[in-house]
Amino acid sequence: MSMIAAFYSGKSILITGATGFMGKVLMEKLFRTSPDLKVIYILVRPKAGQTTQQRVFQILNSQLFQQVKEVCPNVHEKIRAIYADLNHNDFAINKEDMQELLSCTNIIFHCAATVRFDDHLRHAVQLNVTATQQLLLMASQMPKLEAFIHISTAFSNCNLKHIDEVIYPCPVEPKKIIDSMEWLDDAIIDEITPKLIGDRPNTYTYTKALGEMVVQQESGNLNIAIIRPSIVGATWQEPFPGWVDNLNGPSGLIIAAGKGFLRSIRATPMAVADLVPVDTVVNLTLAVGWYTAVHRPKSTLIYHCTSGNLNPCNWGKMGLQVLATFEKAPFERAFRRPHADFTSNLITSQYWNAVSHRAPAIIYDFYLRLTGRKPRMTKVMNRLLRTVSMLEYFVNRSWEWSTYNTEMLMSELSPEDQRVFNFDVRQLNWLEYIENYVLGVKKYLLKEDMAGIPEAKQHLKRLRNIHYLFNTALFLIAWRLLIARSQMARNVWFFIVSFCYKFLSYFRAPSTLKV
Ligand SMILES: CCCCCCCCCCCCCCCCCC(=O)SCCNC(=O)CCNC(=O)[C@H](O)C(C)(C)COP(=O)(O)OP(=O)(O)OC[C@H]1O[C@@H](n2cnc3c(N)ncnc32)[C@H](O)[C@@H]1OP(=O)(O)O
Ligand SMILES: NC(=O)C1=CN([C@@H]2O[C@H](COP(=O)(O)OP(=O)(O)OC[C@H]3O[C@@H](n4cnc5c(N)ncnc54)[C@H](OP(=O)(O)O)[C@@H]3O)[C@@H](O)[C@H]2O)C=CC1
Repeated sequence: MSMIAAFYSGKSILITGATGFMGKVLMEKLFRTSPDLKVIYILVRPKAGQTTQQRVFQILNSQLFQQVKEVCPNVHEKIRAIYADLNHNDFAINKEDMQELLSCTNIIFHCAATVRFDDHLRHAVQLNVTATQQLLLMASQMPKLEAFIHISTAFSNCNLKHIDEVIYPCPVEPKKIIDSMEWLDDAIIDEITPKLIGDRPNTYTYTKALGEMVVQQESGNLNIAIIRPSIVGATWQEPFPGWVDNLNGPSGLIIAAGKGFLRSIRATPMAVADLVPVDTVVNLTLAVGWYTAVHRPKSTLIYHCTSGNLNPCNWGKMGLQVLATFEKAPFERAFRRPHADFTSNLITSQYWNAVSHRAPAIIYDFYLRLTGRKPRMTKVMNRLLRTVSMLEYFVNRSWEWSTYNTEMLMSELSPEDQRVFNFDVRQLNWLEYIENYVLGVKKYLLKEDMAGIPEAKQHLKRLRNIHYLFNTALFLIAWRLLIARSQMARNVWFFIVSFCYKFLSYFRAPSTLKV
C-alpha cells in the first residue's frame, strides 16, 4: 500500500493554478492514486468566454482525465471550483467560499503564477509575489492546514551558476517592492525594472525569487516546502507518455522547427538541457506534501526538481533526436523541411536569421501578394524570432543545482511509494522521452492524426523538390548575370564547358570501340 496515496485519502486539498499545465497533471494524479480524497478546491477565473464551471467540465472531459473517470467515477462531485482572481488583493473570493476554504483545507499546492518572461513588473509582482503573500495569510487562518507547498522555479536564482537548496536574498525587500508597485506609475516602473532585475534575464525569474523570500519571511508556524523545477516538459509515463498542452518551454520551439519555420537557433550544443517531465515534478510535489505534513521538518525545505546533475542531456543531443523524430513522424503542412543549426556564435546566428528565416518569409509574402492574398509570414517570423531571443538565455548556459533534499526524500520513501510516485530522473531514457515528447506535441498540441504521416512525408518530398528547383534557378540566374558582366566569368564558363565536353568524348570513344 502506498503511504503517500493513503495520506491524501479523506483530505481537502486546495490547488491554485489547477487549470495550468502542471496543475492539471497534479489533479489527475491525485484523483487517480487517492480516489478517496475528500475534495479538491481549485481557484479558477473565467477565461476566453468560458465560465469557471465550463473550464472544469472541459478539463475533466479531456483525454488526460480518461483513466481518472474509471478509478474515480464521481470525480465531478469531488472537485469544487471556486471563483477567484489572483490579480485582486482578496482574490475576489466570496464570503461563504472563503469560510469553507479556511475551515476545511488540509493541504495547499500553490502552482498559480504568471510564467511569461516579458510580463510587466507590476503584473508579475501581483501574481508571483503579492498573491503568494495573500495565500500565506489565508493559510495562517486555516486551523486544519497540515502543509503548504509552494511551486517556484529552479531559475529563480539563474544569475548564479551553482545553486543550493537555500533561499538567496534579493537586494530590495519584497515588501518594499510590493508597496512601491502601488504608487509608482507604469513609466517609472519600466525605467527601474532593468535595475531591479539586475543580472536576471526577465521579470519572471526575478519575481519568482521575490516570491520565495515572501514564503520564507511570512511562513510563521506553517509547515512549508518549496519545489524548484527546471524546464518542465511533456509527461514521461503518466497517465500516458508525451502529454503536453501549452507552448511554453521547448514545446513551442518543437512546433516551430517541425513546421519548418525555425531552422537555426543560437544555442550551445554542449550546454545542459535541464528538462524534467511534468509527471516527475508532480510525483515529487505529492511526496513533498506528504513528507512536510507527516515529518514536519523544523525549517522550510527546498527541493530541486532538476535532471542535469543526475542524468544530463545536452541541447545538441536533444536537437538531433527531435529532428530524427520529425523524419519518422513529420508534422503536417510544413512551411519548409525541418532542419536545425545550433550555433553559439552571435554573428553566425544573425546570418542564419537573415538567410534561413527572414529571406524565405519575405519571398513567401511576395508570393502571397502576387497571388492576391494578404502577406503574413514576415509578421509570424518576427514574433517567432522575438520568442526565440527570449529563450536563448536558457540554451546557452549550464547550471548546477544541488539535490540533497530531493535525494533524501527519495530514500525516505517505501519501495511502493518509489514506484507509484517515481521522481528518479536517473531512470529516464532521454532518446525515448524526446521522441514521445515530439509525438505528443503532434498529437495533443497540434491535434494531428498519425494516419496523416504518409501525406506529410509526401509534402516534405514536394518541398525538397521545390528547394532543389529554387536553388538551381537561383544559381543559373546569378551565373547568367555574372557572365554578362565579367570576362573572367565567361572564360571560366568556357573552360568548364570545354572540359566537360572533352571528358564526355573521352568516355564515349572507348565505349564506341567496344561495340
Ligand atoms: C530541432 C529544434 C529543437 C528545438 C529545441 C530547443 C528548445 C529550447 C527551449 C528552451 C526553453 C527554455 C525555457 C526556460 C524556462 C524556464 C523555466 C520556467 O520556470 S518558466 C516556464 C516557462 N515559461 C515560458 O516558457 C514562457 C515563454 N513564453 C513567453 O514568455 C511569451 O509567450 C512570449 C513573451 C515568448 C511571447 O509573448 P507574446 O508574443 O506577447 O504572446 P503569446 O504568449 O500569446 O504568444 C505569441 C505567439 O508566440 C507563440 N509562442 C509562445 N510561446 C512560444 C514558444 N515557447 N515557442 C514558440 N512559439 C511560442 C504563440 O503560439 C503565439 O503565436 P502566434 O499566435 O503569434 O502565431
Ligand atoms: N512550465 C515550466 O516550465 C515551469 C513552471 N514552473 C512553475 O510551475 C508553476 C505552474 O506552471 P505552469 O503550470 O507551467 O504554468 P501555466 O501558465 O500553465 O499555469 C498557470 C496557472 O496559474 C493560473 N493563474 C494565472 N493568473 C491567474 C489569476 N490572475 N487568477 C487565477 N489564476 C491565475 C492560470 O490560470 P488560467 O488558466 O486562468 O490562466 C493557470 O492555472 C508556476 O508556479 C511556474 O512558475 C517552474 C519551472 C518551470
